[in-house]
Amino acid sequence: MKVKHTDKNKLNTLLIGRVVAAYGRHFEVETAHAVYSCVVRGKRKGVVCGDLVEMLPTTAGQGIIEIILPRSSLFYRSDHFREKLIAANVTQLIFVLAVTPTCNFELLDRCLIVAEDQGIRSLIVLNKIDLLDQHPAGQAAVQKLMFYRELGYTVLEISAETNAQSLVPLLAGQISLLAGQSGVGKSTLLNTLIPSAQQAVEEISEALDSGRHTTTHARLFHFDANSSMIDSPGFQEFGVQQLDATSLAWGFVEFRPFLQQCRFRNCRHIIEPGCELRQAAQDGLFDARRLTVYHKLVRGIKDFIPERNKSIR
Ligand SMILES: Nc1nc2c(ncn2[C@@H]2O[C@H](COP(=O)(O)OP(=O)(O)OP(=O)(O)O)[C@@H](O)[C@H]2O)c(=O)[nH]1
Ligand SMILES: [Zn+2]
Repeated sequence: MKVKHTDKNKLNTLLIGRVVAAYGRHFEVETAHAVYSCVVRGKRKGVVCGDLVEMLPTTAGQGIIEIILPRSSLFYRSDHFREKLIAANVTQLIFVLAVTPTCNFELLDRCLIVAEDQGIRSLIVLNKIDLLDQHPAGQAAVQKLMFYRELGYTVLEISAETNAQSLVPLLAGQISLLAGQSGVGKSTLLNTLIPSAQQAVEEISEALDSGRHTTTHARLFHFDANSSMIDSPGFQEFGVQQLDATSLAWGFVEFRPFLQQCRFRNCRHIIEPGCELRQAAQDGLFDARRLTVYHKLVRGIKDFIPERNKSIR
């Protein structure tokens, strides 16, 4: 891994930089003039790709991260046991699905909810559209994505290997996070849009001796002076334990007009009488499938109180 070092005479002065790569306990921090290979001071945890940090240069090209600056957003998942931080200060989620492997729409729903909670704009990309004829399930996915278009999300159909140009105008001024299942083509898309990324990824695989073509660590690449993209490892599960019932419901954009209408202000929209959200689903005002997803998520909350034990005031 090449580390440029041109910040002269800066030892003992804190520099502000951005974490462009996070490999376990090692980080690459990019300042205005150089990229430093860094560790974190003490046992402080939680530095993540995209973070703005204050860093103390030590020896040539190396430094210590002292302070994480306040974040505008934090995209992460969590289950009952642990949190997995993915990227900080992201302004746009690019959720990538593909004609193959089969789309997991619940993963999409979960990521959209987390993005909504963090004020991150979401873009949905259906990749490998060139394989549509060979994969009938892909046709169903195209249909299903109409629903998300109607919700107001931008949905693009692309072939990352050959034609990803429709994405270019949407990258302007954004820090975009590529997220989705393994094998959907996130890295391929990144390499098509930012050809220099390929080289960097190969160097990292060599350095880590992973020998695999799958992304194992989040890494930020510059698209142009004002826009960048973060590639992140694929996932098969996406826990949303960090969200309470209110934030979960807010994440389903079509629920919003009904959320303040229920009889009880703290309605969780499960069995409460006078629930306007459930009524709206019954009346066919939105797709009841998403209410089912919401119910599954809210019942999975760690401190969820089963309906029969919860007193409704
Ligand atoms: N036919 C076709 N294949 C594609 C396209 N995009 C990606 N692929 C292939 O799909 C496979 C997976 O692509 P990757 O870019 O590694 O997928 P990823 O989402 O980054 O995977 P992880 O790093 O494991 O998360 C590779 O064999 C690609 O060549 C496409 O547009 N069309
Ligand atoms: Zn309700």
